[in-house]
Amino acid sequence: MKAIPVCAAIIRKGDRILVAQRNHHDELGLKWEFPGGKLEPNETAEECMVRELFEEFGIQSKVKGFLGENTHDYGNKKVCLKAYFVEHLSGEFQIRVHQSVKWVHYSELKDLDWAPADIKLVELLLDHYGYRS
Ligand SMILES: Nc1nc2c([nH]c(=O)n2[C@H]2C[C@H](O)[C@@H](COP(=O)(O)OP(=O)(O)OP(=O)(O)O)O2)c(=O)[nH]1
Repeated sequence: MKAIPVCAAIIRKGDRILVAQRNHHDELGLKWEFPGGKLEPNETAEECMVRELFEEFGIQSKVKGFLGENTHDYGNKKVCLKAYFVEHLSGEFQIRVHQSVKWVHYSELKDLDWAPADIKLVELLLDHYGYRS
């Protein structure tokens, strides 16, 4: 099974990271994720990130770097989740598709009920910032 490429944004404010809860109507409903979505044909990961963050929150943003990726087999589909560091440039966050969003301190990231594909990325992120719980 070919993995579907999905871009996920890591947006930091001080010691907190923006996390989003998937809508209860959607697959993986109420699980926490990094905002983003599927790469469209002929789109770069950077374009995908900027587009998704505008669709989901109405904000302007810029990709600053790449954290890493994790491929996860959900059984019915395989997802290759690629995490990018993204800077929020302008615009107030409007919650357009998610159930809710919140800014979570590094020390509390591991306590969330994550979409399974995200767990390894959260570990990678904590390593990246040198945060040990
Ligand atoms: N955006 C995002 N998706 C994730 C994460 N972790 C994870 O397993 N996924 C999965 C859920 C979905 O199967 C897929 C992304 O699909 P999506 O429904 O959010 O993206 P989309 O808006 O482009 O999709 P669509 O409804 O237009 O088909 O990746 C994550 O951290 N962020």
